[in-house]
Amino acid sequence: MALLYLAGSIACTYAFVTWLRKISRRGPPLPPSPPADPILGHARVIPPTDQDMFFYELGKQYGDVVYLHVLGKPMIVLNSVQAAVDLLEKRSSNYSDRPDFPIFELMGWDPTVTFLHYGKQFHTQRKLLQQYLNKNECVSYHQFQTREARVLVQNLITNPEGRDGFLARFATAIVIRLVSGHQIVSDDDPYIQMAENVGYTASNSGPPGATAVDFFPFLQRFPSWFPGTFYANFARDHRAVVRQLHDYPYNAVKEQLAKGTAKPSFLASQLEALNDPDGKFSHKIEDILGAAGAMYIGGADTTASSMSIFFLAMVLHPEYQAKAQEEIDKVIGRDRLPELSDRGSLPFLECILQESLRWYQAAPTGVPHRSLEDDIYNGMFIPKGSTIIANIRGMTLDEQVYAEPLRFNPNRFLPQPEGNGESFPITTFGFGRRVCPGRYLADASLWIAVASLLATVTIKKVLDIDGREITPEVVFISGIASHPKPFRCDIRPRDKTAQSLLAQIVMSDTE
Ligand code: HEM
Repeated sequence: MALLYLAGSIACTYAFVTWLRKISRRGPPLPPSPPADPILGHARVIPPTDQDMFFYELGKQYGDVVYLHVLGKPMIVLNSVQAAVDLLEKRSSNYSDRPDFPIFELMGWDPTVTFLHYGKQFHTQRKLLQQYLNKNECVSYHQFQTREARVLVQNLITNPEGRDGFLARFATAIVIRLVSGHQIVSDDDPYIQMAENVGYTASNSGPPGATAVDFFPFLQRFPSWFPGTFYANFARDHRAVVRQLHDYPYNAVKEQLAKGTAKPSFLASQLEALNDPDGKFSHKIEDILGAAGAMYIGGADTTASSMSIFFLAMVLHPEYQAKAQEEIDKVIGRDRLPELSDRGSLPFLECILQESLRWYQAAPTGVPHRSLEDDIYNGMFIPKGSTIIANIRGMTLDEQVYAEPLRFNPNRFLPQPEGNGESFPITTFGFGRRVCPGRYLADASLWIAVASLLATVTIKKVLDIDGREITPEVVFISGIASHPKPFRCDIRPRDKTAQSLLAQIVMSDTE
């Protein structure tokens, strides 16, 4: 207890000194900031959930660059694409670090590229991912992404109530196939359970880099009854889940390699390279597992959540669903399903996907960056070591760019007079040297799933016992991936033609 008291006192003294320095410093001013408590700063102002909307409102009041601090730790919130591009892309050598993520470290995600500081190990893992997730390489995954999209549709038709589980299975199957070569063929596949557990853990671990423990790391050593320790205890309790997701595929692929049965995959080729006699192509095990781990944590839940957002939009907007179906029928016809090669000829379907990504995001506040040196931007001082939040949500709600931004309206991207010619969102996958390396994979997974669904099913509101439609609420649950609050919807084949087409296709794929 004495140690805890000492840690608390040191933190408070540090905060006090930093605060004194801040109020007595000269030079360009800090960015605008809401009122703060003397030492605690904005600790009592920043909400534990729905930070995206809180930051957005701050942006409307104080401008697109806002300064906050907690116990002397500076935080800069960016609410416009311009500011994010200017800092995170054009000055990327200063803005590509990450803050510490004590919660994710406690969970066992260390050393995983997503949470690594900017440096050698980050570059090693990032390069490894780049090799497998670059634009050209991703074309070779289209076939299994298409297959998984069709399995998804079949599953949804059979059991619409199982939607969240099937979306998780869809997203997981793609990442697992890429990482370990394993093809998920049944719902009781051990990978599904593992990914589900990890997804639950990641989604319930609070806003990344912005829980009480992130601001006051000493709290992680306090007993569980102490206020602000919830997420640290949650992380500790779920460590085994994260370990298993790293160890299980590694051991499985190692065994398959020994037996000569391994399928081509990220793990298979990296583990094989370890046998390279001059070590030219090999990496350390911890980096191989770190990169694999980054694909699980980065790829599964975000993709599933983006699909949930699409479903929510479709339940609420049957008119756009019908318009996309009309386009599909006209361009593709009714005797085959859309393929990724059809993408360029289905412009309205593209608008639906892009509007789903703009309307709500799976990662609304992205993953925080950190500045390495003092900087001045538009006459404002940005202190070294600032946590930089690129508030993607704020950018997609920017009224200067999007008219009536809270409204789901895929027509907005169409040229006038049908729309406003607004631009597709460019913020979904983050910025600069930390931009999501899985963006090409994710983009293709989402497109083929959306296209396969709209070609074959109708998504509708469910009815209550009195036959009245139930309209789902538009409410989100925050975590590293943000999800719509669970909602029900009815998913039915559009007609007999769609039903028989789907049946044929899945049969021939699994033969
Ligand atoms: C719709 C799906 C996805 C969304 C919305 C998404 C979004 C993001 C965002 C916003 C970031 C933070 C970027 C930044 O710091 O500026 C990120 C990072 C990352 N994403 Fe994704 N992502 C998705 C899918 C994927 C997939 C499929 C993979 C891999 C298979 C992946 C792997 C990663 C990794 C490894 C990082 C960390 C990069 C780093 O720290 O350098 N993501 N993603």
